Amino acid sequence: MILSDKRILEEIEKGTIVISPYDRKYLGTNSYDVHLGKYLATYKDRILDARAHNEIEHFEIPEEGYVLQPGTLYLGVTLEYTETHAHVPFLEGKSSTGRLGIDIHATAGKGDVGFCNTWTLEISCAQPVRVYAGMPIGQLIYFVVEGEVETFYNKKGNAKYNGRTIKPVESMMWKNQF
Ligand SMILES: Nc1ccn([C@H]2C[C@H](O)[C@@H](COP(=O)(O)OP(=O)(O)OP(=O)(O)O)O2)c(=O)n1
Repeated sequence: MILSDKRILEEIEKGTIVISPYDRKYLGTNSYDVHLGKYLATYKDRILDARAHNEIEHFEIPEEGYVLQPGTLYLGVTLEYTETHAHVPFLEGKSSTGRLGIDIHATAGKGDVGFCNTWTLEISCAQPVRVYAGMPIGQLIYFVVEGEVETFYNKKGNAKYNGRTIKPVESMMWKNQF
């Protein structure tokens, strides 16, 4: 089950869903629109190593926008800091971003109950496209979770992406030690 606009509002009032900054006008029928934060990042090395800590370089999107190029993975970040304490949040693209050939996540759209942070976006594009800080980039939808949660993401000792970051965060796969 996906939360409706009214249920999302109730959860916001209860504090079980936090979206900051929040504006009522971005609440859709059953989703909330999130926006592109001003920082992007790319990996320093062209060849990534799934066992290594691959470092990234951050840069700011200038006022006139930034042209994304196909063949490069960009890490972006939502402007919105979110907390979801009782539901499973999912990050989805928007039809309008999809129609520009922009993907905002590479395979990972699901969040965890207890996730408290901005969302890192794994951005790629089909053809060169200029993007702007603050543009609508995706939407959050909220699923009801069945059963009790034993370990909330923000209480998990080894959660990799919890915290409060205003810049995109690189892959922490290296912490899996496989
Ligand atoms: N595009 C995405 C998808 C998810 N997340 C956040 C919300 C999730 O609650 C958190 C962890 O996502 P996963 O469980 O998919 O990631 P891992 O399994 O790699 O990390 P962990 O071991 O910390 O669970 O990252 C994000 O910022 N950007």
